[in-house]
Amino acid sequence: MTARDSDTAAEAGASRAGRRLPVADARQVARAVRAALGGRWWSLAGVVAILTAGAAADLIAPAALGGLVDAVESGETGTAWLWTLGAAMVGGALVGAVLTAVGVVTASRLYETVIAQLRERMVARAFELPQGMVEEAGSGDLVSRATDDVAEISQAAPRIVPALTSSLFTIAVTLVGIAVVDYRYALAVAVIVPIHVFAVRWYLRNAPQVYTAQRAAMAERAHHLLTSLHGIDTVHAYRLQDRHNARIARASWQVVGWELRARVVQNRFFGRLNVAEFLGMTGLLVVGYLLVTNDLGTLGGATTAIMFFIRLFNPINSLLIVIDDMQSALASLARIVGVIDATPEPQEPGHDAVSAPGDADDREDAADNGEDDAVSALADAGAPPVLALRDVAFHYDPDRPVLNGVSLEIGRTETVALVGPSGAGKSTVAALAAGVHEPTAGSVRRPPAAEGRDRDLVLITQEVHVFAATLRENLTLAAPSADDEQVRAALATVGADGLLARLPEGLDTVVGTEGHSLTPAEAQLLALARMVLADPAVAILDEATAEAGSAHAGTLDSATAAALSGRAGLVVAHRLDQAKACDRILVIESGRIIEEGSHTDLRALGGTYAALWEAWSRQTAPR
Ligand SMILES: Nc1ncnc2c1ncn2[C@@H]1O[C@H](COP(=O)(O)OP(=O)(O)OP(=O)(O)O)[C@@H](O)[C@H]1O
Repeated sequence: MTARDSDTAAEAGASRAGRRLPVADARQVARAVRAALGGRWWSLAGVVAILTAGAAADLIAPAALGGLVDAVESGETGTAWLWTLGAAMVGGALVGAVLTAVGVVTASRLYETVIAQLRERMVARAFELPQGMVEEAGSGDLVSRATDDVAEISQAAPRIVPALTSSLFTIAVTLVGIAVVDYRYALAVAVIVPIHVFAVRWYLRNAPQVYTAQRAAMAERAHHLLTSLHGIDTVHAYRLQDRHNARIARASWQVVGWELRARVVQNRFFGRLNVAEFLGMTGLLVVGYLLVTNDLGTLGGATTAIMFFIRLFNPINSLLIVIDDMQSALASLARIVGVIDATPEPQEPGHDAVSAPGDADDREDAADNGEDDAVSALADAGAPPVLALRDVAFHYDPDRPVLNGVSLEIGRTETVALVGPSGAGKSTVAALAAGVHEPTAGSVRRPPAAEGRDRDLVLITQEVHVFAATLRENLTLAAPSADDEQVRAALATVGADGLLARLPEGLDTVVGTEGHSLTPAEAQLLALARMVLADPAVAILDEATAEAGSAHAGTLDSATAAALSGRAGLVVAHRLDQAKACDRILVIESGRIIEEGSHTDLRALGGTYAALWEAWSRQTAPR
């Protein structure tokens, strides 16, 4: 794909409605949380017990205050009783504070562990999902779930658990306490119940959609940011900064808009709660006044009832506030569990894999025996192909078919080149062969699973990533059990032993962004050496050595030939001398294979390939 195409594709990806990764339903969320809690039910019960005891201790102070008022008013109580009541108030407050603190810390530890487990499971699952599914959703969607959504839950969980446990208990005990002082106080307070019920129902009707839309807007913003950063060179090269800035700004304003809507919903909710508090307190004061002036109750009783009611504000509010947190956290949790439970769309029957004939040792033997390419190709004759596409059709956009009726077969030691004009569909064929996408019609047969990979196949594209790690780690990530000798041998195979000698600490040199930076050609040699270590049955190179510059073309071509030796190779050739080196060449135009044969045959044919070759030879001839 050219730089412009990659930008166009990025734009298409950014603008299309794109199927996002799934969002779990309530049952899936409950199941995932139960699984993440594992055997920690006892810890959870301990947290609830500690917080409940803390809430009970907190009720001592207001009850003692009422007693104090009555004692002072009667004027007959000794100072010893007053001291006892004072000590009870202080003791109750201290015990309540300590128990609540212990409960909150224990709860936080428990919930952080559960959240960490969910995040780990989500990331692990994301690596297993088909690349095409993640690409279609946009990597921003996944990143936003692993960051924004996890942060949302982490922030909400420590508030939700104490509120749900201690607040519920405090509310229940306090209401009983008010009724014990005088049932008429309880009746006055009961006025708040319908208002709260109405407020919560209104909130639950309005808040979830706003939070879900807010999270989706955040994911869209992350997607645009990542797309622009990922293609920053292209953005600069084509002066697309303004367009990308505008797109990011639009996505950011969407987030701002949804944030504001969320705040409006919250404020209206809390406004309703304040009305309930106002009406409850007014009722209590009126009832208290009537009871005390008519000698039906004491001033201390009224004080206790009012203190109890004031004490209800916090637990009621924290319970209702956590409904807000819970809505928000549940929206995030549903997005995380959505990835954990995500299943790729079922493959059509034709997409099954077939066993690759021969194993890695056979391939090594073939290479060691020095069989030249032509002989290898002949040896493949009659053997089943290791990679086969039959009548494959594919589209990114249903209105624009990209491939139609593409069939190709590759023998186990054969290299096949794909050539054709820009936009013909070469990279798409490579992506289908590698399993990045599945065809919309036809079938693809790939080699079956190999150690550490779900298919015995490796795809290398232009975008070679050098991880910020040692050279050894960069290579052994493809073959974790490889020792230093094998790593050095792989580097030597692709002619990168010179690179190794130049690095100050050899295999221990840190390369990538935080260490010794590699040139594009060196990065591509690294990718080829990594593939040699992985030793797949099929190697697919999508213009893997196209961008390293013509000065390195010869080195990279020899490295490619060595890396492909003894295995099946599908090479999307940017330079036609890469195609010439392959056993067979397929010419693709407008999504169809129009010519097929060796370099010599196709030149003799005098068709499209011959014309491409003439044009390319003229262009590259020394002047
Ligand atoms: N992710 C995508 N979304 C939408 N359209 C795409 C996407 N990738 C490629 N296309 C379109 O599909 C068609 C074939 O693209 P493809 O990259 O396979 O061609 P190519 O032959 O490899 O081109 P090039 O040599 O320029 O890389 C082009 O029209 C391209 O714009």
